[in-house]
Amino acid sequence: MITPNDERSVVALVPAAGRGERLGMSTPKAFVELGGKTLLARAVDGLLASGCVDRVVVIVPAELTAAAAALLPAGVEVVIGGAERTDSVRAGLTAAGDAEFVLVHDAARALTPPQLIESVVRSLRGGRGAVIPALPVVDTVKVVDESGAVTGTPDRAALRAVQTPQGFAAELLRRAYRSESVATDDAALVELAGETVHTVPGDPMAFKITTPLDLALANALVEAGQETSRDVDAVGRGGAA
Ligand SMILES: Nc1ccn([C@@H]2O[C@H](COP(=O)(O)OP(=O)(O)OP(=O)(O)O)[C@@H](O)[C@H]2O)c(=O)n1
Ligand SMILES: C[C@](O)(CO)[C@H](O)COP(=O)(O)O
Repeated sequence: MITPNDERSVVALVPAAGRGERLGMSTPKAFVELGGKTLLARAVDGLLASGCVDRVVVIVPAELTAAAAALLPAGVEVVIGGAERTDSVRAGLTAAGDAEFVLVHDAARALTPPQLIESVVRSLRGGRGAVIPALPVVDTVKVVDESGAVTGTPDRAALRAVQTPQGFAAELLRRAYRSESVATDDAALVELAGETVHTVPGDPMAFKITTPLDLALANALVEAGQETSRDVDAVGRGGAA
């Protein structure tokens, strides 16, 4: 369990300013509803339900700040995002103030179990500077060149698919974000800064809703009342704290 008298604060940033082009709906993805509740509200609910987050800052498109504030619990802060995910996270970091730890959690991972969030925070409080949830890869992954020809086959046993929330000592993430490098996740910026990133076992329920198929799966899970179940053992554990 997390030590109750540990007063070092945890701020969760929820990037939700994407357009959701791969989902292909007219509404920006974070504002799409799943069982009558937006993906954004579900992601925030999970963070609050974990009981280990002190503040939540959501990052949304400029035209949706009022809509976001109206659908979120009192106390959740709303800031305006940018063109790329890293721009949105950078805007959130500015709002994070003097937090000791920062979690970055995609609104698109709307069904993430609170237990996974707690697991990341526990590892941070235990002394890790950068912690990400990871699952084994089930497909064989190929490297291909521009023509589509295969140039390599990485050893699958060493590969992991990583999720959010990704947790960091705030000072470390701020330092990583001083770089202008482009990356598809926050941990990669920390790696580029020369720091070690650790993994904890991920959870299949923390899948990212990216395509219409993902949304259909999420809807089916919510309708079946399965949205908080854990199925980690079925896919194997992805990493060690
Ligand atoms: N400029 C951006 C781009 C993405 N995100 C957020 O980052 C998370 C992960 O991104 P992704 O799932 O790729 O969402 P989109 O960028 O909206 O999707 P797409 O690439 O299909 O347009 C999402 O919660 C998304 O809202 C963001 O805050 N700001
Ligand atoms: C941060 C992330 O969710 C980790 O898997 C992922 O890299 C986000 O990528 P996207 O292209 O913004 O969906």
